[in-house]
Formats: sequence, C-alpha cells, structure tokens
Amino acid sequence: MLLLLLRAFKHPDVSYDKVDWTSDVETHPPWLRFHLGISRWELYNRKDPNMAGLTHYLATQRILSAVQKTGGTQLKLLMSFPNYGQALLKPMKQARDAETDGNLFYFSDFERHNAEIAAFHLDRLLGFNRVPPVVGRLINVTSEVREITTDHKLSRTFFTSPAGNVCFYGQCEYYCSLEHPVCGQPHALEVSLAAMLPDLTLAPRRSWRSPWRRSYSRTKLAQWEKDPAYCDTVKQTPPYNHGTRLVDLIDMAILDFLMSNMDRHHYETFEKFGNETFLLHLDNGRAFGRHSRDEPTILTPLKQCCRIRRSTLLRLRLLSLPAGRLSDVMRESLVQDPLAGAAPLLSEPHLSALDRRLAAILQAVQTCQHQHREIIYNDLEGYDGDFNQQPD
Ligand SMILES: Nc1ncnc2c1ncn2[C@@H]1O[C@H](COP(=O)(O)OP(=O)(O)OP(=O)(O)O)[C@@H](O)[C@H]1O
Ligand SMILES: [Mn+2]
Repeated sequence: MLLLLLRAFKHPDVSYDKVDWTSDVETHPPWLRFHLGISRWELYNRKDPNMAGLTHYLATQRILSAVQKTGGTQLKLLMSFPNYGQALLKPMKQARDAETDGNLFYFSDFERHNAEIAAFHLDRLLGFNRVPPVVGRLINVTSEVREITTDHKLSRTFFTSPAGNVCFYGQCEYYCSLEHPVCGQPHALEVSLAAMLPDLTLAPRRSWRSPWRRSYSRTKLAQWEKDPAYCDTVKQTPPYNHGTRLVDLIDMAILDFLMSNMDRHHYETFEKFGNETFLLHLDNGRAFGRHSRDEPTILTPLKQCCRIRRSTLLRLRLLSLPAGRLSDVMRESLVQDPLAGAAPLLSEPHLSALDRRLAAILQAVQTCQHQHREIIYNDLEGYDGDFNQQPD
C-alpha cells in the first residue's frame, strides 16, 4: 500500500505508466501488439482479437500530451497516452454532410476527420488492411490539448471565438490561420485518432511518388492524362514490372475512386520488406468530399493497365450483390465507431455513392475483359481461404 502511494506520488497524473510488460504478448499494450503484428503483406489481420482492443484503447485512453505533428501540409496533432502509445489526430473542420465546394481544386480541399475514419473501415471491408486503425473521439480542447500541451507554437494560437467557443489554429502550410480555426463547442471537438506506426528509427519507411500523381496545378496536365498508353511504360519500370506492385497500385486506385480521393500523390512502404510488400494507404483526409459526382480519372490506373488482383475482384463482386451491398456493410461497420452516436459518419448520399462507384469499377473491368485476354492477377492460386465469404 505504501509502495503504491509512493508510486502515485512519484508519478503524478501527468506522467507515463511504469513499464511492466515482458516478452510475453499477454503483457503488451494494444499499440505494441499492433506493431508486432505488422507483416509483409498487411498492416493487421482482420481477425486479430487485438483490433477491438486497439480501437477501444484509442477511443478511451487518457491523453497525456498533445503536440503539433510536423510534416504534411495541414494541422495535425500527435497525442501520447500513459502507456507510451501514440495517435495522429485530425480535427473536424466542417459539418459531416458539407460537400466540397465545386469551385475548389482537389489540392485546396480541407481534410475531414470522418474521411480518415471511413477510409479505415472501407479499406478493411475491401480486404486490404493497409490503413492504420482509426477511431473517432470527442475530446475536450481545453483540458486535453490546451492545458497539457508543451508546444508553445500551438498554445499561442488558442482563443475564444465571438460565439464563446474555444478555438485554435496551430502552425502549418495551409489553413492554419485565424480565418480557419478549429473550434470546440464550447470545448468539445470531434477528432479522428489514427494508431501511429512504429517509429521511423525502428521501422524506416520509403516514400514513393505515385506514377499517376496529379499535377497539383490549375493548368498543367500530368503525363498519364495525355498518353493513353502510359501504363505500358509503367509496366516496364521497376518496381512495377515485377510481383504485386502494379496490382497493389490498382487496389489503391480502386479504394480512392470509391471514396473519391484525388490526393494520393505518394504512398509508403516499410523499407525492411523491400519491394515485395503491401502499400500503406496513409492520409485519406481528402476523401469523401463529394457524393453527387464521381471522379472517373481516379480509376485511370485500372483503365490504362487493365490488371486487377483476383482477390480484389471477387471481393468487389461480393459487395455488389444485394445480400452484402457495400453501402450496407459500410453503414454497419461505421456504427461501431464511438462518434456514430452523434451522427452517422457517412451520410446516406455518400453511402449510396459507394454502390454507384462500385458498379462503375466492375463496368471498367468488363470493358477491359473485352479488350484484353489476361487481366486477372491470380493471387489466390492454391489458396482455399475465405475470399468468397462475406466480409465482417
Ligand atoms: N498513422 C501514422 N503513423 C505514423 N506516421 C503517419 C501516420 N499517418 C501519417 N503519417 C505520416 O505523417 C505524414 C503526414 O500525414 P498526412 O499525410 O496525413 O498529412 P497531410 O498534412 O495531409 O500531408 P500532405 O499534405 O503531405 O498530404 C505522412 O507523410 C506520414 O508519413
Ligand atoms: Mn494530405
């Protein structure tokens, strides 16, 4: 008892927990189990019982510190928990059902916290498992950011708005100004929290420029937009000329088309796994901006290359059947998020846009099948797994 009291005295509220885990997995916190479970082919296993623990952990752990995360262009915070776990926070900036202004270019769009959450669910339902787990959480910007931050550049930007809400804007390249505040109501703010990947010193990552990157210019077209045979060149260029890299890029285009994300300029891989590994689907904040129209150019890699993984095609077909329609399984999956109680994470028009876009992908595959003989990359050879079953 005395020992406990002494420990409490030595470690007041603001400190980290004493580390008492061993090499026994049972003693590991959820974030460490997540890190140790990363494989060459996926970021997590859909059936891993730790996944529920991890999301619950992110949604409920006491926040010990909040600092701005450098790198990238928009405001993000790095949150730390008492057991040394960390999460990347993106704040709510606009109402969930606000549609991106049609006069804004994709590179001027805000990031959306609900897009980060929905992208994690969608990626998992597609069987990719390449987005770090993300949950929604209602935080108190005063007690869980302002009062605990050691980041002076961040704390300097706090203010009380004319409406009486606590707001801040931080420091970053875009939208970090008094004109674009992030505001609580008056303290409560919806955010997304993504599990942090292992530290770069432990698991260095490589960043790859997407061959189908947009020009990020109002006037310039990218090469792929001018050359219909662009994929012929890509197919001959390492690492796209070997293994699963090209079909993985096409998987990523399929995910992006479904959620209308035009901002996939780069992607990352874990260096340790070399070129034979999955692609991380990080940064989905600009997805789900518009439900009333589709952006066909996002599907260009599929249309130009006419290649698709067999497992992906089977999953897409399954999700187009009335019994397991994508919009229905997404709706069901998203209600598990803690923020779903406030309002659905994706509005109905966004959900039905998923079904419409899925039909467009299957149509594109069919068009390919009329033009080419070998479009399917058989990644299921000798595999009698569960790809024909409903995703859960
Ligand atoms: N879950 C994560 N764990 C660790 N690092 C991450 C995670 N998510 C993103 N990052 C890193 O943080 C950087 C910035 O994140 P993100 O791309 O989401 O922000 P951004 O402001 O949209 O950036 P950009 O403007 O470059 O697109 C990424 O390049 C990535 O390397
Ligand atoms: Mn981004």
